Amino acid sequence: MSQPLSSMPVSQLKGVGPQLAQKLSDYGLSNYEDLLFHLPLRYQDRTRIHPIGSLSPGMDVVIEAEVVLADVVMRRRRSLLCKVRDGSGFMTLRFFHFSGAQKNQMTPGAKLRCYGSVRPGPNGLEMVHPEYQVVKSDQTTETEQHLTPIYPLTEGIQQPRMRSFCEQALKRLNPYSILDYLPPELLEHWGLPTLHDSLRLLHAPLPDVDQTAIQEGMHPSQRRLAFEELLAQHLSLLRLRHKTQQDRAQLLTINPELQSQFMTQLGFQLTHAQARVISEVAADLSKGHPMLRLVQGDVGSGKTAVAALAMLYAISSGQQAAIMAPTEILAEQHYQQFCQWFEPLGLKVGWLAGKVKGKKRDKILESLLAGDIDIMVGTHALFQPDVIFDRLALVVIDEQHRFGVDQRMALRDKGMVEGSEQATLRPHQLVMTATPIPRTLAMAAYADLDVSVIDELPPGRTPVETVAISDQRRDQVIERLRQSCREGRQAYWVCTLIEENEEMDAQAAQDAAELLQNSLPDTKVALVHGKMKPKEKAAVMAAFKGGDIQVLVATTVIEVGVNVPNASVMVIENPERLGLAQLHQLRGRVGRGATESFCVLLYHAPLSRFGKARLQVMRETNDGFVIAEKDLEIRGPGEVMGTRQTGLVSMRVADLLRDKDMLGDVKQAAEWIIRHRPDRIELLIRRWLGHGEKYAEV
Ligand SMILES: Nc1ncnc2c1ncn2[C@@H]1O[C@H](COP(=O)(O)OP(=O)(O)OP(=O)(O)O)[C@@H](O)[C@H]1O
Repeated sequence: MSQPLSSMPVSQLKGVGPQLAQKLSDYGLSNYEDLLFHLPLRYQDRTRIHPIGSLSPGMDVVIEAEVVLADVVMRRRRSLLCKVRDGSGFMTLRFFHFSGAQKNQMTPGAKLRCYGSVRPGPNGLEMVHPEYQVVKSDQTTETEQHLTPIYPLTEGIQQPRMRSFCEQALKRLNPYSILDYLPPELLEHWGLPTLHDSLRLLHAPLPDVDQTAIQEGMHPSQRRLAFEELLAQHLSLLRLRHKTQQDRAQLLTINPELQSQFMTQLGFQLTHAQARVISEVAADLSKGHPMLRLVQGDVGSGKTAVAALAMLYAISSGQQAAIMAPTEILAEQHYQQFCQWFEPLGLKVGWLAGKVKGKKRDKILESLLAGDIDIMVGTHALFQPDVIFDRLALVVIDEQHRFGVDQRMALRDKGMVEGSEQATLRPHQLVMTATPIPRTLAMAAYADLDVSVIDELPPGRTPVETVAISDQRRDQVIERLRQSCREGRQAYWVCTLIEENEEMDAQAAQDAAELLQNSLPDTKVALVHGKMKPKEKAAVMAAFKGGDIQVLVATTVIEVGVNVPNASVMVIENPERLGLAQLHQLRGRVGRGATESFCVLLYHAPLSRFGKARLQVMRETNDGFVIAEKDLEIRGPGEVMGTRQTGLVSMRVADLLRDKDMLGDVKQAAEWIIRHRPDRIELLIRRWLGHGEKYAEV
């Protein structure tokens, strides 16, 4: 018998010391099995070498060429330029970060095998930061035998390393080292390949594989894993639902006087959609079982006010409520908003995040336990076991997808004083998500969980006017930005993620900020990116919110939920790299006040057919539900998946829109498992949903 891969820690991998093992495990990769479930985002074909003379911009290829000349130049940026040739032509390799050793490798006559994207440069075609290796003259030059997988990465681990780890894990894969939890009857009935075959194929597909299917996530091996994941999710939701129906919860009603005071504080009328959702929530809260309701609302549809009103039901009934956000920036934003709404009503709002420590933390925990705090706002720090409520009756979870199943359970069991009457009751849960998916799909995907939709925007919003402009016209865009700032507007300038290289992301954002500050000397430009400390990020966000910063250059960290109504211009660089859902989320950061807003999609030409179609959709509609429908229709090969992070749990392989045709089968398979193989339920749930997502302390 082989050793189960789940019992082989990543510290056993070649080239992994304790520090790296910790990093991997923080990323959710603790053992060999985790690595094998860490599936490639897409694939590159490095199985053959292309002559330079046959290349054109936009191609991802392998070349093998000889160094003609390598030199460090100082123009806008210090770079290493290396001119290479093969029998068919010349091209340039460009490096912005490089070591002395690297420069020394590139002596004239040295032979390099490079892999990268071809793009036009000032002196003909070039590759920027290609992956490369020096080929010794006596070495026989074999190309790759299979397609090269490109894995999702975390900070500090580069692609070749991740590939080597997955390769090492793959070597240990056999039908006994990872058990297939789908019983053979089920595989046969639905015509699914085995787990073992699927994993092997997906980590090392041969060049004759159906490349279109595999790039689109539609290969039978991918479908099998998506099926298993959706099944695990379905089973977990059924179990959760079953548990909540057996549990008892506090009956909650609202105090009309408190309600009218609150509405005065709010300063606006609820939209019809908000009012409808509140009445759905109210009905749940009056039932004696814990509510488990998902509220989907388009960006800017006013989910916060709905959450606040739901909390008022708890408070009116003499209970406590909590709201949990996935990031400190968001939690802090909610805290400020809730203080503004609730404190004038004589209610106490508390705040807890990872950065709150020592005496301050002790004091908050004391007041919470004593019942002095009515509303608790925080990040996942609220999950810690010593955070004990006196009488918690409602938990609102914002952007739930970042919380894993373990956290959900921790929340359900959230400590209340033991032995009290309260300890037998479970809190109600309201889950809010800003990633809209069509209602019918939501019902199927969420195991008939209760879903409410806020499908209306507050009045007075002018739709964001969206234009797509080539980055060759960057100067004009900057000029327009200057005018906007003069008119007192604030703007976001978003640098999109280059998924394989976080260093380069931060660098690109820094460069953009410098360039903008130089071009707009009278304007205050600031920068926020994922590599900054939470405290620094919070300070920049606060200054932007307070109007001290006019242009905020950001990586996509600002994506979820930031509310700065005065910001009315957004420029998104390289929008063609993002999925529609993400673009929609980003754009939703503007158009939140009464002023007319603009979004400039500053694309890098030439656009692919899919890229063009996507930007067209963004220009045509501001409706998140329409965008969600379109998302799948125009997805190209290897596109970022739009709904992996939707709703109740984050998914590793499945994509609700892409895989929606499987949902009916999944439901049936779940029933079959429950009836015939209940022993597999827990195993499947653990395998797919066991880890909490890593919390992004953005
Ligand atoms: N009924 C309403 N009338 C007028 N303004 C409203 C109404 N409801 C909410 N707002 C305002 O609209 C803005 C957006 O609301 P909120 O931040 O709750 O959006 P959201 O649904 O959380 O969106 P996102 O997911 O994009 O953060 C806020 O400034 C809020 O005060």
